[in-house]
Amino acid sequence: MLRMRPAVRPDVLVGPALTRGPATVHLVKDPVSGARMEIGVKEHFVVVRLDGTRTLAEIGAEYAAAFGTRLGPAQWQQLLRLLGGRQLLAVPGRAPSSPVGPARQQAGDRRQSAAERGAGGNGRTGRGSWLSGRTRMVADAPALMDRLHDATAFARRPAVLAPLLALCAALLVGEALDFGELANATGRLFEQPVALVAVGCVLWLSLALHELAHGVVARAYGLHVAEIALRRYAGFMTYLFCEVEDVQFLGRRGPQVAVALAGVVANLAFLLPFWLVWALLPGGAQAVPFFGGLLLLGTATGLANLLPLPPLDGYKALGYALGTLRLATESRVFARLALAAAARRPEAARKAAAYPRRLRRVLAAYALLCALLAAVALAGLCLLSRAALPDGAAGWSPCLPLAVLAAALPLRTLGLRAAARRATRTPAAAGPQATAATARTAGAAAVPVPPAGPAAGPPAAPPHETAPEALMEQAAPRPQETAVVVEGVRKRYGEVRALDGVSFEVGRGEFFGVLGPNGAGKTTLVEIVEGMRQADEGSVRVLGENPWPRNLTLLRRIGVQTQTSAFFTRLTAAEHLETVAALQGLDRSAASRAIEAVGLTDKARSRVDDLSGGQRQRLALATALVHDPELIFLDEPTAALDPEARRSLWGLLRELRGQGRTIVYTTHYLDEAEALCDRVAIIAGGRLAALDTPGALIRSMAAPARLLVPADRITPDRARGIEGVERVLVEGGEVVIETRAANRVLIALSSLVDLDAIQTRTATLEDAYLRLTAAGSEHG
Ligand SMILES: Nc1ncnc2c1ncn2[C@@H]1O[C@H](COP(=O)(O)OP(=O)(O)OP(=O)(O)O)[C@@H](O)[C@H]1O
Repeated sequence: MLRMRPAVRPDVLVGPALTRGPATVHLVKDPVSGARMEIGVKEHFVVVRLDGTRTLAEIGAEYAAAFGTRLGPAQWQQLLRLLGGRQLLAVPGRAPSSPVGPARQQAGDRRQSAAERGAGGNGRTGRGSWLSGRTRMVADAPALMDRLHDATAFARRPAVLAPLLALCAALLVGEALDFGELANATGRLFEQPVALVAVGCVLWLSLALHELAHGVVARAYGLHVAEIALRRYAGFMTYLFCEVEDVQFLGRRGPQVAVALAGVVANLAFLLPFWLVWALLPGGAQAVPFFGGLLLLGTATGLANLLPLPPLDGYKALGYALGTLRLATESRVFARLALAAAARRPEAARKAAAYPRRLRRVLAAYALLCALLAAVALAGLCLLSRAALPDGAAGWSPCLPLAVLAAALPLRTLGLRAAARRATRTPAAAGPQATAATARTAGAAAVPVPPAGPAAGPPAAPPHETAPEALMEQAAPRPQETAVVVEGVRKRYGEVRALDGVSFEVGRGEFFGVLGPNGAGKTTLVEIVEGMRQADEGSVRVLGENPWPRNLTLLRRIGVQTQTSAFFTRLTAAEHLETVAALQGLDRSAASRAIEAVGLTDKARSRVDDLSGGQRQRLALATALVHDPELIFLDEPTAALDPEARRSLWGLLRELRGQGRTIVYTTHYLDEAEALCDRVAIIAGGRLAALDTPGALIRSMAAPARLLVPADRITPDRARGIEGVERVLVEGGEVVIETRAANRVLIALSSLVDLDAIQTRTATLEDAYLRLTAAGSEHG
């Protein structure tokens, strides 16, 4: 294996180092499917060296020199499986989808992929309801951007750009000097409805130019403009936007910041002719309110975009300049940690100390800045309402800010949240069509990567090889965001301590297993996360929301399948699902999509009573999926199924995961957890006994390999005499030899026994589980 020379597809984008929380990460993007993931520094070291010219052994040697640890076959296998599974490896003999580098070729590929996404019915064109959604305005946005880029080449020349920027600065100074008159004109504008509408239309145009300016500057740096579309909110608000891809992959911060700020410069430049007219207008002219209002409101909307708050341009520019990902979220997390640390919570203090010093300052400063801006905004609203209210009613002035806050909540439910959610979903989550498009374009991985089927158990590390640092834990797809955050959750039932301070996080798109013996607290934990029970202590966030008290918005985003799923047994499978869909306000198509997704179409007309156990489990899954949830809780979905039905359900579960959904999976089947889960949490005695990838848990056990030799071929005493053997047992006609030096013992055995008669068993998750739960129970 180590002689292989695999290569990452040359068109795959690998970004520069960014900080996300305390971690340093690199973004990796498949430009064909649009799928993105984050990798750690060590994986980045390896990925950029997988160029088809170096063997794994050579890269491993460089890795050992850089990090002081060696990569074993299991780690290589896991990394290649991850890359192969995501179609990121090149296929020998097949022309790469781009001759690399040239953004143009990549743009061509992406244009095709965007078209495929659109044709597949999963494109973003026209998505959403009449209240909110987006409509594509330009059939070939990249081509239009090429033309705009060429047409505006003169304006990007320093000889033009520098004076233009100077004029924009002069405009700001001039407006500041004229502020009184401009404010007066703006006040009068609000008394003239026709002029006000005219100003609104001109400002709409200015915002459209703002977006196109982002696209043109991005195009100038070789970036791709995926789409120009109209976005609508709340039924009547619309704006044109330009979707620029891959700014984070540019690598240079200057150009990134320039792309982010281009829109504001366009806004100000757009106002320059109006400023000239304003300067020439006689004081009493009728057009004064129009021009004054336009200048003041246009400048205010432009500059408001510079506020460092998501999703404004100022926030993006700040993130690029600092080289951080999700600055707002991470600073909120850090602020919470810092407050908890200040309240002398040692766990929080430990976590806060893991942040590099510079990052701690950045995140704390940003959190303070946000608090300051919120305070200024609220104070501004108070002043505004005080000015608007008659003198006797000044005491009511705090009502306006409170009303704005209250109005923000229904507005969020009116589609803003849905839009944000759609934007943060990975393209893979767009559905099977997107996945199919990826497979069509990229082909299958040619590197002999083991199939993504049930793992046959990781190969035992040769005795001379030190287990490498947790490379593969980092290689597991690092979620872009957390789907579930559980912190210090405790729950008692009378004297029974069901949960005793459990904390963990589940990443978006992760297949997360919850294991533990009977009575360990799994159901209690999962029910608390689902919002069915209240924790006594601790906090839970699910998809950014608090699940307790009953959160209806959240319920629409999660799907729950329980062991004792209730069915309308006298109905057919299709009728059952249609009823469930109707209860959720969905039409029949939702039911047929769900039934198709779980492969029950040919049983759609069978009565639920007549379905087999496996088919019922599929129906239970369909019931949980009918409203297309982002996060699914599955409670032993394969319980009481025969091995064949179990395996077939595994395939379905993998598909669900492949669609980008997050799955929290409770099971007693260890082989299942090992085969399916990205990470598993083992609960014992109400506590988290372990949390890691199945592979890492198994390795951490350092359990011996077991060699099974037929009892008629060797005596136990003879086996005990072999150097490296730790223990010998006799089990069911086999002599079982336990050793951590499997290679040496096998060589010794080969002179005594035909090697074909020997079976080798390496440690499994079950071994790790048994040891951990035994320890956990003792502890509990
Ligand atoms: N409603 C309840 N009232 C009192 N005790 C309860 C209640 N629910 C659970 N328990 C107790 O809390 C502990 C944890 O139970 P829980 O059902 O969460 O465990 P579990 O890991 O899901 O077990 P299993 O694998 O058997 O389903 C057990 O000791 C159980 O007896």
